[in-house]
Amino acid sequence: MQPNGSSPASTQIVANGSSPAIIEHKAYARIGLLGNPSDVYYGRTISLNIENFWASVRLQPSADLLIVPHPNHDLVKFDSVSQLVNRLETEGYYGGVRLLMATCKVFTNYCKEQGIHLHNNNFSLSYDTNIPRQTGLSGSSAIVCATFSCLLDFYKVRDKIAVEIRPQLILNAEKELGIVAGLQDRVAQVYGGLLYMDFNKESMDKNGYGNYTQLDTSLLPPLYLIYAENPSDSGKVHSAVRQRWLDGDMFIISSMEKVANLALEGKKALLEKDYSKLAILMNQNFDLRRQMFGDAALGALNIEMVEVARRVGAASKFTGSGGAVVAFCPDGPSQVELLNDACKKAGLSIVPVKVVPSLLSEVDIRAQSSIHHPST
Ligand SMILES: Nc1ncnc2c1ncn2[C@@H]1O[C@H](COP(=O)(O)OP(=O)(O)O)[C@@H](O)[C@H]1O
Ligand SMILES: O=C(O)[C@H]1O[C@H](OP(=O)(O)O)[C@H](O)[C@@H](O)[C@@H]1O
Ligand SMILES: [Mg+2]
Repeated sequence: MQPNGSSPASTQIVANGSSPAIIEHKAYARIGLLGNPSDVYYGRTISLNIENFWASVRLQPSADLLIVPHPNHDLVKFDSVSQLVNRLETEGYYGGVRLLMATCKVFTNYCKEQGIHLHNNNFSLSYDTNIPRQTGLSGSSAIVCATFSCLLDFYKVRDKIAVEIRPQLILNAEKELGIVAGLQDRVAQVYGGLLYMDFNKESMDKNGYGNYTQLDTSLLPPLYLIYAENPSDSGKVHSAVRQRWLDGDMFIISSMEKVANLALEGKKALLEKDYSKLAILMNQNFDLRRQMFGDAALGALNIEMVEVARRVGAASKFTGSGGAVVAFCPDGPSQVELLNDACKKAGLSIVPVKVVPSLLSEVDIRAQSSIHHPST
């Protein structure tokens, strides 16, 4: 599946004559613009969904319940043992099948707990994705989010599961697999558009979700996405810092607070269209991440991606935990040209960011606050 130039629909439901409907949903890659990874630590972030890349999941009613392995991402047949080893060393052991399975489990258990009736019909689930693999563009949660949407429609329970709590359930599917991750990806992918998120502890403890504000996407200046074939395991990158935070490490705790404040300041900068301020905040965001995680955990290529952009004066930071970088050129088109050249020379891919508008349907909006939200 290749990204196309047109604006892809977020939802597609195909009814095939009198036979049961096939359901398909897309979820888009997300860019953490400011504040990440403080979302993992009761912080704040500003994130957006991008049309450039997406994952899609297809649910087809069937006699047996089938999770279909992806022919490439879940490869189990190889030409040789060296191809197998090379594959494991570059992409790791896992593809998307485990994400689909975990989503089914979390979804079903949640419905059971909440007394939401699910019919007994079976289905086949398959997926595809063009989100560069494990590059901090939330390829993992895009697969989970699209699966979750298919299940909502298959069981016709979209009106029974409030929008605010869906991101937590989507996160729980990854937690189920031992992946350390935060809510920002899932919130961005459920809501679409440009979002300011505040995950303060009080609100998280009381409601099980944060305060999410949709911002006008036209507030954004032109942004660029830089990425490389450089998969890194987000869960692994996060686990050491998470442990230090849990152990009460004051440096991590205070640095995370500083990162969270960047999102707060960034919201003000965006609303005032103060883009020089935005550039400063983006750079500070990466510098704080670098101090907390250390160069070895971030990886030389990831650091070089940020520096390629900075060498031409662009502001830059990771979109997520590493592998892709979001860049902003405060000096305008001539600087963008320099950035394009520098990326080409460094062998890095660069594309202009296309923002996805809000993805909430009328049913979703009605399901926002009309449902009682127990803590998840
Ligand atoms: N493109 C992909 N295709 C299949 N599975 C994927 C893909 N990307 C991520 N995954 C699955 O999600 C897990 C976590 O990925 P993660 O490191 O969070 O990457 P990302 O930054 O893309 O979210 C992986 O170990 C793998 O099981
Ligand atoms: O470190 C980050 O900025 C993010 O890392 C994860 O996202 P990923 O796309 O898998 O790198 C995590 O899920 C997010 O919550 C973090 O903000
Ligand atoms: Mg992920």
